Amino acid sequence: MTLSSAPGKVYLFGEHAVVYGEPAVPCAIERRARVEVRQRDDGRLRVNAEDLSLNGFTVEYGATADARPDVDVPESLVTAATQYVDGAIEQVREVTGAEEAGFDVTIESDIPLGAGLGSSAAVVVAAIDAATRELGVTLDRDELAERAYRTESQVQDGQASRADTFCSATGGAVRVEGDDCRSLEAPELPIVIGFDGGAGETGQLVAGVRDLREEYDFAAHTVEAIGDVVRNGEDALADGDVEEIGRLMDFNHGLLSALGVSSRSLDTMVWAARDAGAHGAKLTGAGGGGCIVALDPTEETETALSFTPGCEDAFRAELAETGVKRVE
Ligand SMILES: Nc1ncnc2c1ncn2[C@@H]1O[C@H](COP(=O)(O)OP(=O)(O)OP(=O)(O)O)[C@@H](O)[C@H]1O
Ligand SMILES: C[C@@](O)(CCO)CC(=O)[O-]
Ligand SMILES: [Mg+2]
Repeated sequence: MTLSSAPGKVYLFGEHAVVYGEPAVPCAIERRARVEVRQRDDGRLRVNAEDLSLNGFTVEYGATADARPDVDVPESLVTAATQYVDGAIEQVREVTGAEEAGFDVTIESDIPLGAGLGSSAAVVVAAIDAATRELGVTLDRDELAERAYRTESQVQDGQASRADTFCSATGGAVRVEGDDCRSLEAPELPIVIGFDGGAGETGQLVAGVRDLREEYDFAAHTVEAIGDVVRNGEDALADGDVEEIGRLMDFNHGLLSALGVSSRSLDTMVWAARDAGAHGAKLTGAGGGGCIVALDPTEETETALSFTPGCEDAFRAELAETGVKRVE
């Protein structure tokens, strides 16, 4: 049995635009997905994912290669739920050359699904790391991040960045621009997260921005403007200027909103944070619903969010210094 964990993340700046080659700065947070893998003799895959539910059913599927969860929901939902883990195992078989390898996979995660905190990347990074090690192969961080990226890219129809997967594999704050991925020195940031209890599907939201960008020049310019905000944000991070970081986060949220990836509850939480005196607030990740990230060293934002209708949970997040952790 082999166990690995990997952290989720928030975006300080740059989600969506990073898919089109602009820079982005995500930051790993201490909320993890843990994936336990045991090799099977029969070449089959069985997945137990307690936190993943379809119509209220816990998802457990396998053990034949083509067996899908036994729940009465549309096939597209089943695919959406299972494709990241399936894709990760495909990468494991390819990179190890063990095409016939079978696994029991058990996933436990404290990252809400589809909420912008990078649950998919954390699950994929931890699954690839655990399953390769179970076969006696240890990938270095870059190879692990690359394989995880390929999984996300496949699921998102070829439209994915390396940001989530590199951040989850490496930990800390990172900067990603195309295939240039590096760690960043970031000041300690007072990160507060608000969660509306909902979710958005990354693949669909990315496709929406792609269509807008193709249809309107101003949408393409909006994507470029996000890149400019990120470059300014990097300077503010280097200076440790939290107020300026916050102001740029506000601007970044406005541009994401223009691209159609915010929602009423995300906007409500962003405004609640600003009204409470946060340095800045924005949605994080793909959007559509899920989480916002705000900066506030005081308790005010967390308290205000916890009383905001539509906010289901408000909590502080610590930077995760370590990316993937090899537990056993
Ligand atoms: N605990 C889990 N068990 C099994 N699969 C999971 C788990 N957490 C996430 N996933 C997979 O990841 C998908 C959600 O990924 P998606 O990219 O849409 O959201 P996210 O990664 O949480 O947010 P974002 O990409 O915006 O940061 C789920 O539908 C499921 O396929
Ligand atoms: C929306 C997006 O930029 C981040 C999702 O967490 C997609 C990606 O980078 O692949
Ligand atoms: Mg994701």
